[in-house]
Amino acid sequence: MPADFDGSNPATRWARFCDLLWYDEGLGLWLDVSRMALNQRDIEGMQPAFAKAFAAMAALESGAIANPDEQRMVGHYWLRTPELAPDAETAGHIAGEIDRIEAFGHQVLAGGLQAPGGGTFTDVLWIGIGGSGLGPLLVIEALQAEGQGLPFHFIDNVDPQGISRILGRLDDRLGTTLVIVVSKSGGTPEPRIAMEQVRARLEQRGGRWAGQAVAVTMVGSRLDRLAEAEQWLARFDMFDWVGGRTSITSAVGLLPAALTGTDLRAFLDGAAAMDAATRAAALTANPAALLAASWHVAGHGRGQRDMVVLPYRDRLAVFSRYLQQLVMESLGKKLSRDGQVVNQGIAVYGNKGSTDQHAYVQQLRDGVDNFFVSFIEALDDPADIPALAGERPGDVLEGFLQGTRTALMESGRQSLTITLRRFDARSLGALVALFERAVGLYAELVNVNAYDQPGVEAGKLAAASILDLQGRLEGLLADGAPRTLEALGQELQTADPEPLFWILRHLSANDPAYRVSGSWAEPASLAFARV
Ligand SMILES: O=P(O)(O)OC[C@H]1O[C@H](O)[C@H](O)[C@@H](O)[C@@H]1O
Repeated sequence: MPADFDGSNPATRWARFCDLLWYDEGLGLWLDVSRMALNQRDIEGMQPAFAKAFAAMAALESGAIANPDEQRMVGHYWLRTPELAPDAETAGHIAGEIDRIEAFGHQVLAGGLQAPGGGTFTDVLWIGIGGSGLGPLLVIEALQAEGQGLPFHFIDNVDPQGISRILGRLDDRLGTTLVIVVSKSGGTPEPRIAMEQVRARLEQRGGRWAGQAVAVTMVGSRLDRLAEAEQWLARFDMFDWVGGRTSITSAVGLLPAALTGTDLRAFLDGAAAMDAATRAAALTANPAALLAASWHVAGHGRGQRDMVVLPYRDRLAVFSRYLQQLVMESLGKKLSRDGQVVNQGIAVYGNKGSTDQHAYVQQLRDGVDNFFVSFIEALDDPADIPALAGERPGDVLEGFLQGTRTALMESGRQSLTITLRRFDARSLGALVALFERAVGLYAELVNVNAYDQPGVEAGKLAAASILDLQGRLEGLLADGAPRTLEALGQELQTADPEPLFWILRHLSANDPAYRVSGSWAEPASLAFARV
């Protein structure tokens, strides 16, 4: 039985550390939650809730409609253990897609599949947002060996400056760039618009779109139909029952691995091994349950402490962004599954250690106590970075991690630590699967649907109505007559002049045909005309 959380006594601390430490030899992974406020009383008190959560997870894995709002099954666990899928056809389809992805990667890298104008592909341009962008970015940043496979470039936004920068960088290599357009729904505006920009530029530079374009999307989506009609180079399936934020073990994460010569089977194997470990139906034997329970206690079940992710490995700097979507889009919900207003969630931020120790860790140690730190470290230091003048960078990094962990404890701040024996494709798969399961279990504890995202729709709808308003506004101003915002509002029958101000400020910054009189500091004084 672990002693209660109390940093002041080394003997108690050590006993607690030994009692709570989770380790799996096959995974090469330790989890230490001894410096979280998880006490024996909590562990006992949570048993019934966890028994229900484990049962819910088992039902989810066997194909229950775990996402009732969208009437969908939730099957990311099947992606790394296809035989778990509810029927043989689905299992065969998953396994077949993995084989196809692997073969496609080999063909592109070996030059069997060439750019339409001849020659091997030189680059990959990946267009996708949210889960269709973050997982691939993590795979590339974390796993691509220097100089191995194709260089990757990402467009994960509709920012014209961002698009311009990437197109400028590729420029005369656009004809030999493999463009991968990724959207589960196949209708998200940002990647669709970015794709059209890329396509236009690529064709200007003599490229042939269909011979260079690949789609990753649901069968039958708008994107899928386009790719099929135009006979794009390849299409890969994004299954209906996989959400964007848990799609990294689908083509979304496997294709980047295949195109960089990364061992995608090891990645899947690590995730599958962690899935097996996190099926243990006992709280202290299950690392995902230990995580979920620690988060719950730290934030009083209401997300009152933020998760600060501090990986002590540069290659994992993007992991906090990845977790941001996984955790916040899954848990950040207004309503419980019973329709009660709960406003749940856990805020996630972070970058990497020890770098952040020279930035915001000051506040973590001395400022507002509204967080817990998740340290992540890997033990394998590369052999080509030796000790110089008695200083070995790997030892210094480890020392800084321990130092920060101790300094936090001394001021009563909570932290947990995940230690990987090795940092590789297998351990990244395990790490991702660990957090996926912890999020699923936590959602059961706080009774929210982790697999929908109704809040995202509100912003999308509002954006669509702004673009509609802009269209009508431009139509009105086409007659050349100057109008105040109030007059425009009346003619457009909108009671709110503020969106008109925002639209016209942007339009007039980009189109010299817009003439503005009055003072920008006094919006009501402004009049606009298109001459
Ligand atoms: O892959 P897509 O369908 O284009 O979706 C991309 C992303 O945008 C949506 O708005 C969702 O909130 C995300 O969960 C999703 O990953």
